[in-house]
Amino acid sequence: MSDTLLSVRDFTVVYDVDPPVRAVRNVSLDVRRGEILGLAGESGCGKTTLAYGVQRLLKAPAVITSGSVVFHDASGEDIDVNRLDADEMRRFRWDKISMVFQGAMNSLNPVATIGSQLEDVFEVHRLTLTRAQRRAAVVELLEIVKVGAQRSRSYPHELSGGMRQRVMIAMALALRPQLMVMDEPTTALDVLVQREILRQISALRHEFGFSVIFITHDLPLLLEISDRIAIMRNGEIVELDTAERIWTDPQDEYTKTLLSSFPRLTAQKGMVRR
Ligand SMILES: Nc1ncnc2c1ncn2[C@@H]1O[C@H](COP(=O)(O)OP(=O)(O)OP(=O)(O)O)[C@@H](O)[C@H]1O
Repeated sequence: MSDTLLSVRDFTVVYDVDPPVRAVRNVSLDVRRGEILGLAGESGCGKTTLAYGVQRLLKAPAVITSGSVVFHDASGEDIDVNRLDADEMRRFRWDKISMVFQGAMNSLNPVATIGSQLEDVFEVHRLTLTRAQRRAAVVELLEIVKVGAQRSRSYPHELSGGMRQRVMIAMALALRPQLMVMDEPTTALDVLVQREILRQISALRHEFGFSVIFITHDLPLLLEISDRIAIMRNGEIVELDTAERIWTDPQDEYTKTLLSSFPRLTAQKGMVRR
């Protein structure tokens, strides 16, 4: 099995407005199997456009003007994402890649229990499962993300923000994808809850072997959780290296500027273990 899970080559996205915005410019990168790849950079540098673009989640006026995205499936098959039709793409998105959005916890249905919402994922995507098997899978998921199976009958408003975000992570984990894309998944939460969830994401990827693309403008946080970090500026990746080297020996001037803009980096290293 190849070490690389996702290969992105020469990927360019333009927002076709007047004047056009070249949000992602000729980006090439590999996501390795089992790694947490951090995507850092100031607001507007193109992080979200890149992460959505590789999954074909962008809508007009966004246009992908160049590039290829190949997913090296665990089965050994190489999937050229550009060639998938709409149906295949939908399946691919749930089965192979899943997504946790910023503020995703607010997108839960307020009038359905979290158990039934998790069950829905299996009902739609795992047609062969019986009802009992779906329920068992939901119980297992709620335990895995440490919400607890007893919460299955709770409604979203009965849970804290952190708990609801864990439910969203459970949902993203449900079909055991090989890649999880997390766009500022913990930004809306207080720091302790954020740390606890990050620690858990890191533990889960060791347990299940999925890779993570983790997007945030919070570089100190990325230094703690990521194996490697890509620094984006103006639609381009200006540096991509291990978290260790980005911190101790940054090569690009912009990376250095970015690092120096976070005073807490001079303080003690945080609590998240990679
Ligand atoms: N629908 C759109 N129409 C025109 N320009 C857009 C659109 N969406 C994003 N952009 C522009 O594309 C560039 C990249 O935006 P993007 O949201 O990908 O950056 P980001 O790094 O994810 O920022 P943030 O951290 O604020 O989410 C920005 O200049 C933004 O203004």
